[in-house]
Amino acid sequence: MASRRLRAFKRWMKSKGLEWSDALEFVDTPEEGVEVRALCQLKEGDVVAKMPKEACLTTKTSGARKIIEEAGLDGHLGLAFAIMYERSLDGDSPFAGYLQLLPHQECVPIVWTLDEVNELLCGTELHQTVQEDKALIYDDWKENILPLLDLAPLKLNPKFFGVEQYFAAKSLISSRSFEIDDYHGFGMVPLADLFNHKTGAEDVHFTAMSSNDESDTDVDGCNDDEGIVKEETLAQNSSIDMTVLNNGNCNVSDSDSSSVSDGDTSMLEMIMIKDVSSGTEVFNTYGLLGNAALLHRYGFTEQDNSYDIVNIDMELVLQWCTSVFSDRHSRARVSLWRKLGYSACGSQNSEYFEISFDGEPQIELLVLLHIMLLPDNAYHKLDLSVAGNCDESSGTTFLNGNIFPSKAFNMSKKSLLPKKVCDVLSSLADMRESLYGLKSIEDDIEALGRCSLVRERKLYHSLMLRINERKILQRLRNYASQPFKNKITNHSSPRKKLKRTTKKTS
Ligand SMILES: C[S@@+](CC[C@H](N)C(=O)[O-])C[C@H]1O[C@@H](n2cnc3c(N)ncnc32)[C@H](O)[C@@H]1O
Repeated sequence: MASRRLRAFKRWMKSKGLEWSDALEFVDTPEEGVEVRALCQLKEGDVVAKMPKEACLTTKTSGARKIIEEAGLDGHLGLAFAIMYERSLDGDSPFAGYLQLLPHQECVPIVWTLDEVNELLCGTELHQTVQEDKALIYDDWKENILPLLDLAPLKLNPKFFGVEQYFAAKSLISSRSFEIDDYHGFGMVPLADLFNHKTGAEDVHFTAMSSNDESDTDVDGCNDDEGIVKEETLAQNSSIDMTVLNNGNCNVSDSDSSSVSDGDTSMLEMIMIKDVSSGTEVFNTYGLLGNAALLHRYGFTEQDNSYDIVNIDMELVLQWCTSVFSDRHSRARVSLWRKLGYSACGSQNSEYFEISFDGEPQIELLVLLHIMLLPDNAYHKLDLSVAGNCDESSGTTFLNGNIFPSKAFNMSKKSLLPKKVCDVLSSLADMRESLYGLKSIEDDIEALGRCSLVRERKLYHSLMLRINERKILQRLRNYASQPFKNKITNHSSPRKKLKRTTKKTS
């Protein structure tokens, strides 16, 4: 039987014109929250839910719209204010039936204490990012929300607009907001936000019909900055039937006549993208994300996530170089590497190199190490050839019979993986590993074995993140120890990475 809060939510959905298939069951568990299951077989193309945009909580639909516009609160800041405002109205909010189903906050690292962040995320791809996020979110609140509390005519109750409430609202936006359209921007979409995530194996897609271009924007998951956004052309002039047949069979949208909607721009839809059998959970996808990004935005990780990566900061590479050569040598070699047209990921003052799930380093890192290790005479020859004799038309420079293309293609294995370079890769793996502190990966694995996912959620997911990152570093060492078994691929693949905002300091 549905929980009381789910029953209240369903009543609210009906009153707001949301429609959903009777083939969907919403299951509420105290430990894991709500999940969506199929009560009977669902077919690819079935529209299983429709949500009017007006029923979504956005800066345009909130009672706080005027305050938000007058205060110039844009984007997520405005949406966070809208959530806090509607929460402050309690039962009087038109969104009360929806809000009562939401957790107070999602357990994403921005709502962990700074001590927890420093202890649990130390050395991981998330550590510095979350430290910075927390500071920025606090500043946003202080600059933009706090002054509104002093404006008497607004009569805002400080209890609902404090910094803790702001962080809670931000965690909900991070974990369950969708991009609706140009008018509404990002918003909270009731019902669509009940589907859990499965990487690369989703069953259902969220689809927003854009009111501007009349094409459907299909957004895989919430908070799309790194989600996949695809364009799909849906069939026109179809209708939706969301009734249950009296014989007990579930009827979703009748796929004979209508598996897609009629292009109504006021509605959002959830459409099945594959068949799902009765009794199984129906998953959405929030994007092809590694564990750092999943934990950052959604507060969970996956065990074998092939989208995981580890980054090696340029700073770490320079640290290694200056431990062997002079500062001058390091600077000159990096400068030549840049002159040859290479760059790392990130921006100039926060550069890093990716190590893929398989332990394969970015080719730009291999070229840089190669240049750092060149004997002085070879370096000078190459530097001169870049200055004067570089074959501009082909973008290549010749060195001792090796070719350094300006772009990372066609690298020969032998030219990039001599033993010297492999040894440096191993050293870099060790240096990167030391950022995790004194505990070994075996200690972490043991700790994960003892850890309860339900009672120690933060510890569980941070251990999962650390262990998987450390396994990648192990694979990097394997890669470095067997250079001629490795194939070098160009890493400009569309893999998703966690966006780094600034440089790591640790
Ligand atoms: C959009 S909500 C999904 C519905 C959510 N389960 C609820 O109770 O309302 C996103 C949140 O659900 C949880 N979640 C989604 N997919 C998950 C997964 N594969 N493993 C663990 N938690 C997941 C996370 O807490 C995430 O922040």
